[in-house]
Amino acid sequence: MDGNQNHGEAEPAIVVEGLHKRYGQKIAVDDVGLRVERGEIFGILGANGAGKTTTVETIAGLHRAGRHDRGTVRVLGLDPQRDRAALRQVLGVQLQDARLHDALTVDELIGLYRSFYPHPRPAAELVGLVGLEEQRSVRFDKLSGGQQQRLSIALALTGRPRVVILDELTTGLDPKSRRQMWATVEQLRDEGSTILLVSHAMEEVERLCDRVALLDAGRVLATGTPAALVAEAGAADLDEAFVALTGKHAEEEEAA
Ligand SMILES: Nc1ncnc2c1ncn2[C@@H]1O[C@H](COP(=O)(O)OP(=O)(O)OP(=O)(O)O)[C@@H](O)[C@H]1O
Repeated sequence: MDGNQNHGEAEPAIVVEGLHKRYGQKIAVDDVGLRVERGEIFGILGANGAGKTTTVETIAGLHRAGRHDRGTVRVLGLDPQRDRAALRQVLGVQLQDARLHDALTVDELIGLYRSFYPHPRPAAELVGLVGLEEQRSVRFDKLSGGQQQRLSIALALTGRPRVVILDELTTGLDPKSRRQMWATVEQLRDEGSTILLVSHAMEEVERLCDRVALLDAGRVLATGTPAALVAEAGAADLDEAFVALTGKHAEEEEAA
């Protein structure tokens, strides 16, 4: 495929074809293909170790391809390896365990990130999106884990990205913060952004995602709307569909 071909606005937000990624002998991603349309909230669902984070980190250009790695990734037509600078301007990424400078305050970190973009969101809007209005002068290392996570989400949104990757958006957040993050994601979609959401929280995926790819052992087992996956599995809900399609239990014990 010629990555220089420009298909204009009709082109999907994210295209992944034949993606393979190994860590040494460990095959983490095994021929993954995804197509995320513009304006969608697209979920990547899977158990621990399914290859979700490796897939989205590759989409974000964070993995250099090794000898056995192959596949094509395009984000708004950009190649994440070749077009790194251009990608930074259109993609916002919140990753698991983001490490930020401990000694900087919320406002200082937001100011730093705002300096990276020509038209950043105002700082007040960013803290409002994630409910950190009261913590603006608090140092990063004095924030709670959930507050640090919410800050990393705000930082991912600083440059008004057209595509946003959120890895474990609400893991570890309290119910109020979780609902606030869900509302923020819906607001981003309403503004026209495309969101790629990694999760193993069925409720979150069922509530937020337009479509979902179910990953297991580095492979895509099924792709579709949450309702279609439930129907395909002959299940009552997404939790049950997950078990039926992967043969694995999701988060809690399952009786019969
Ligand atoms: N840096 C690494 N070195 C070696 N193996 C790795 C590395 N990162 C991930 N793996 C392995 O690759 C596989 C896929 O990991 P990945 O983190 O992509 O899965 P995941 O679906 O995001 O899991 P989780 O839900 O636990 O975050 C796992 O078996 C994991 O142990």
